[in-house]
Amino acid sequence: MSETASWIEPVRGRPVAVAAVVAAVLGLLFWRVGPRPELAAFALLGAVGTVLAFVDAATRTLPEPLTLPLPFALAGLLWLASPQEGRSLAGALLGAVALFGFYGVLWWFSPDRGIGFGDVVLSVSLGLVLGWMGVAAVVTGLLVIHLSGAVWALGLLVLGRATRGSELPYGPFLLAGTLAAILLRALAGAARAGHAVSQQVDAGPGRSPEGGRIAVMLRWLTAGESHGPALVAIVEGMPAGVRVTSADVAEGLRRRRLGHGRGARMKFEQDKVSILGGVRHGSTLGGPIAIEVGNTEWPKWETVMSADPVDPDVLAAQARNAPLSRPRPGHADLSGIQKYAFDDARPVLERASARETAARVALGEVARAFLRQAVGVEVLSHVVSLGEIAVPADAPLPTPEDLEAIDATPARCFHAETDAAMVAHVDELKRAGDTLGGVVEVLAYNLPPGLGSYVHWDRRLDARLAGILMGIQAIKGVEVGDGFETARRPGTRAHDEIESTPEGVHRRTNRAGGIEGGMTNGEVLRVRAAMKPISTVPRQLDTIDVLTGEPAKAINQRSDVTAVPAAGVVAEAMVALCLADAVLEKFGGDTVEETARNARAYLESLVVK
Ligand SMILES: Cc1cc2nc3c(=O)[nH]c(=O)nc-3n(C[C@H](O)[C@H](O)[C@H](O)COP(=O)(O)O)c2cc1C
Ligand SMILES: C=C(O[C@@H]1CC(C(=O)O)=C[C@@H](OP(=O)(O)O)[C@H]1O)C(=O)O
Repeated sequence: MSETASWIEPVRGRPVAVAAVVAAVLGLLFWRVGPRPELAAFALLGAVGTVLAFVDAATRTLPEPLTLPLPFALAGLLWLASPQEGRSLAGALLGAVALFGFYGVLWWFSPDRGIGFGDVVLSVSLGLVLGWMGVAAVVTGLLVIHLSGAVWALGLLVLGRATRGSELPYGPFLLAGTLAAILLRALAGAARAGHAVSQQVDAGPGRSPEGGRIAVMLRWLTAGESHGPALVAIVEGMPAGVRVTSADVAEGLRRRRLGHGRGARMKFEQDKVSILGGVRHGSTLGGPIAIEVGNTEWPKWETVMSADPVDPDVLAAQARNAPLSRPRPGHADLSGIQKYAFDDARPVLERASARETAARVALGEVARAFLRQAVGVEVLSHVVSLGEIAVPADAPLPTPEDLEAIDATPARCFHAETDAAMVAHVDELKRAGDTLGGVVEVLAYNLPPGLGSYVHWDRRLDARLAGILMGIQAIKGVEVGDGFETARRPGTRAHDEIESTPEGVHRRTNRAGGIEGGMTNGEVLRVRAAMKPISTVPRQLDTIDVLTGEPAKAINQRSDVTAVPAAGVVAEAMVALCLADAVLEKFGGDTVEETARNARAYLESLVVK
């Protein structure tokens, strides 16, 4: 028999037992560590280590064809995992040197105590993995190795199955100790995650003692005027490692310009995206992210909207600067003039204008990328009614895969017949010199249960979503799930009955729209926002001239007939920011990977799944 055949014999003789233990070890590793880059190295050690343990138990040898190449393969896998795991190989190499030194010395000074040179060679591999995990893992590993070895030996002595001179295979203890250290570290990681989250909730930047805020973990601001050089947006609190590029942001902005019924401005004006800070080589850095959305029409407005003083004669010669003294009912004009003591509506509408939503959509794209990468959540929207034209109540709900098709339809409506009717309705109203509002629905798929909370009003996710959606220009109502319709139903037809299925607990219906008690319940989030008709009505409404106090017809300039389809894209951005905030509140994390790890640990530990 060749040497190879001799060491492989114990494995060949018990293939089912070896396969079962390998599967159990791999299963345990996957369960505790999750699908992470470092799992490849752990799994290799788990599989080869199990085979080694069987061989050592049967033959008291650790075959070099396995133990010699193993550290090289492990080092290679750990090296490949190091950029994504944010760890260097140095710890692993130090661990390897430490364990090799430790067991080498033991072997040298006590050659008769059961430690063979094979154990010393194996210790290099174990040291690599333990060292990779850190000093605590090295100490835990050594403790478990020596304690388990001692307890086993004592047990055999007590049972009379060994004497003081018996030789014990040491490899299985080395391997079991290392496996235990990996599993314990994964457990400790999950416990630490819980601790970190509770600390962050208490110290959340937006949770001020004076009162509740919509956002707890993220702070974000926009600045800029409708005809200014650019809009700027900043979000603070985004973890590092979110992969996002200016092309992703530009794509969100392109989608915001969609929709039948928008005005001429959407065609000639362009949004020029520049990420000014917080992102490097397509990945967020953990600091504030600043995005500029430049306005290609700026040269035409340079004088009228100049930040610095302009000669009054030069300004008077500008037709664009003619005073807007006939405030539009429904717009911010009159109340803005009163509040800020202006004498015309220009300075009001410049900031009240929904052009500002471009900056929010830019931030929404960062939030969308974070949600997708950290927790696999997808956010989409569609138009459910435009004026009196509404999607039938039994129309299927779109899924994330349908978003492209929705964007390709003129009214961003998922129901083809209704979409066509909406387009005709817009055209009809446009001819009549009128404008239209409507309702958009935002859906978020794959949310974990438990975002938000019932414990306090400003922690309720439904309240936060309502606030953030009402913050969009012209949004006048928000519904969560079936909202107002639910109020008309009896309880037996209003709630969602719960059942247990092989896939887990779920609701038979989703009338609640994925939120109960201010928390996500694991079903699809469904929120609706109602937009009033555009207030720049071509068939001018009655108003007054604020310069004379006399009756007048309201300002009429080129404008959208409806912007409901675009409002859906804006609402997506708002919901994405709100959900990103709630995900960070629940799971914390300075890196997107840390958030993902914490979310996985939470889902694994759910009492009811
Ligand atoms: C995407 C979008 C586009 C809009 N376009 C226009 C428009 O072209 N003309 C207009 O008068 N109002 C438009 N609005 C609505 C005004 O911004 C809004 O009526 C105004 O800010 C006052 O609304 P409020 O009462 O909700 O603040 C738009 C709103 C959104 C969300
Ligand atoms: C510019 C955008 O929307 C504008 C929002 C808006 C309003 O009053 O809200 C009025 C219109 O601007 P203007 O009166 O200058 O034509 C829209 O075009 C945009 O969404 O990018």
